Amino acid sequence: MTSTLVYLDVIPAEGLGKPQLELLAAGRILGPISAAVVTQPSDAVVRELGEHGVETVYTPGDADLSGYLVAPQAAWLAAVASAAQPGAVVLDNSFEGKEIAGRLGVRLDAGVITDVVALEGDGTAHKTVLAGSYEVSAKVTSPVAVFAVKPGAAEAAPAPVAASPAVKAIEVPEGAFARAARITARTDRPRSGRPELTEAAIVVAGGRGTDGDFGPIEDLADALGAAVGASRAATDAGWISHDFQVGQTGKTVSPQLYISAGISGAIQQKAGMQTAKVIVAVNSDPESPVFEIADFGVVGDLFKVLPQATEEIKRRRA
Ligand SMILES: Cc1cc2nc3c(=O)[nH]c(=O)nc-3n(C[C@H](O)[C@H](O)[C@H](O)COP(=O)(O)OP(=O)(O)OC[C@H]3O[C@@H](n4cnc5c(N)ncnc54)[C@H](O)[C@@H]3O)c2cc1C
Repeated sequence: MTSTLVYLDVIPAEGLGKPQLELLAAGRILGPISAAVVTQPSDAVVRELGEHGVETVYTPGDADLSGYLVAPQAAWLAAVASAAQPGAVVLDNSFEGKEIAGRLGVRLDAGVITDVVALEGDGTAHKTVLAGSYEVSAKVTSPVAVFAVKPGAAEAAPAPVAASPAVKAIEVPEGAFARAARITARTDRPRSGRPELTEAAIVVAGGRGTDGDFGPIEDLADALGAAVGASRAATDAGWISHDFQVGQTGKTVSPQLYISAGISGAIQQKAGMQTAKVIVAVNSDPESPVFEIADFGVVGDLFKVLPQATEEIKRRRA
């Protein structure tokens, strides 16, 4: 069992969300966990962290690290690691998370594994490489290991035994802000009212087969309370923003249900959705490779199949 420090760079106003809870669960696979949180957490958040097994919560005191890009965050996390002496550090696999992981690896002389899709208690990390064509296992040989973990690597469940975390402030090292890039303004993306793509329990995704009309995709998503996703063919065509792209160069999703419509299931699309619990594919071509990964397939025109599904779901929910 390795004591593990979980880094949480975002605490949503409404409390811990699926991404944070999955990271805590991933940390618990390795051993007892503490958490380094970039903003001062509320009492409710500290309680929630305890319910998910966090024994100590480290904060940067009065410093506000959320207003900076990664360099001061990495410097502070290294200071926390010096104090907490963990055997492993777990971060999310976002662009920022991976950069912090790299910087931390240099500072701690620690081995770094990114793109982790599963962890084992002995520190073995599993990742899929070359757009999901191969699965590899890797293990860090240095005393400290840093893991950047993808969504869906662990189930967001409370710890079997809750903890009452102590909250400790660790100062941001002197000079960490000296040459740091500060965020001067943020503009919130307009909210669609649909769940966030990477957090949604259900995703309805459309591809080139939509021919630019995402209406049936959005209608079905709204009937199911789902998020909308897209293939790169659809985002490259400008039919929908790149924020919705699922795949190797888009977002990784791991919902309970992924409905793929008018998508051929190329290996790069698969890389972002193959860990979905159930995959339903709607495609007019019975030979489409998407049916090889689908649990349930419908050969048909999405403009006929999806509206029927939407109507039936609405009727049953009425
Ligand atoms: C380096 C690299 C990175 C990439 N990253 C990504 C990525 O992150 N995500 C991603 O998705 N792709 C990515 N791609 C692109 C990927 O290789 C495919 O080109 C892309 O996924 C194809 O999108 P598509 O399935 O929508 O289009 P197509 O492959 O053209 O498939 C369209 C499908 O729609 C079906 N269809 C057509 N009309 C209908 C209809 N009316 N009803 C039902 N079905 C219909 C067709 O039978 C077909 O199977 C990447 C490629 C490269 C080289």
